[in-house]
Amino acid sequence: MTDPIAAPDRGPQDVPAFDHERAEAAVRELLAAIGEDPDREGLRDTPARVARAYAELTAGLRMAPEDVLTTTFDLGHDEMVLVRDIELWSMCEHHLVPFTGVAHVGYIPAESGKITGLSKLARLVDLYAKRPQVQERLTTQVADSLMEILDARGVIVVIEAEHLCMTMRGVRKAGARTITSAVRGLMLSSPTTRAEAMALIHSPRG
Ligand SMILES: Nc1nc2c(ncn2[C@@H]2O[C@H](COP(=O)(O)OP(=O)(O)OP(=O)(O)O)[C@@H](O)[C@H]2O)c(=O)[nH]1
Ligand SMILES: [Zn+2]
Repeated sequence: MTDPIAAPDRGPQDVPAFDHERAEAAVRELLAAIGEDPDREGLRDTPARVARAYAELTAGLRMAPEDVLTTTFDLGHDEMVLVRDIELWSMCEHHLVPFTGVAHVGYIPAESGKITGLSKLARLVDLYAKRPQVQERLTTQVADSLMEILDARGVIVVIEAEHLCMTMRGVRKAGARTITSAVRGLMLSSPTTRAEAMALIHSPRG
């Protein structure tokens, strides 16, 4: 059995173009299955709308991290960079309902000072969030692509999220937050560096 957490990171070359026609037909079918009339006035445009929404919500399937993680070399900064509280919206692959929260992403650049723009860290989170996901894989993918593409000496990614599949249905535990982390390189081998990152993540807001 394949391990769903370690699902291969399919690149955009492995993913066919979004099939609007097929998505619309599927939504029409789903509406019929729940006992609705897909032809009634209020629902007539819904399949097309949902198809467009899903194209947007899964756009990360058709993007590669190299597309967003462009690098710049000229700052000569080789110490920790951390962006915290990056807003996150993703979709749980088990129920196709959202999970939402924040990501904290930090890295220690390569000695060459190979760094990326701050917004690119948020774009990277978005890229992996806009796929059917589990929180663990999302966390891992963000960490691993930073290590690889930036040759970072260390990376920490912490994601705190609320899963609507646990809130609006099923076990119904509003407010329960799931926290996942992925720690790589120096952040793993040096407890002092990791403690510094965690202190920055948890320092008072505002
Ligand atoms: N590990 C992990 N589990 C998740 C994530 N998102 C949703 N789940 C869980 O996936 C599980 C799916 O369990 P199943 O028993 O197959 O499905 P279900 O009958 O709908 O489960 P309930 O939600 O307990 O009603 C549930 O326990 C969800 O809470 C995630 O990001 N990571
Ligand atoms: Zn779910």
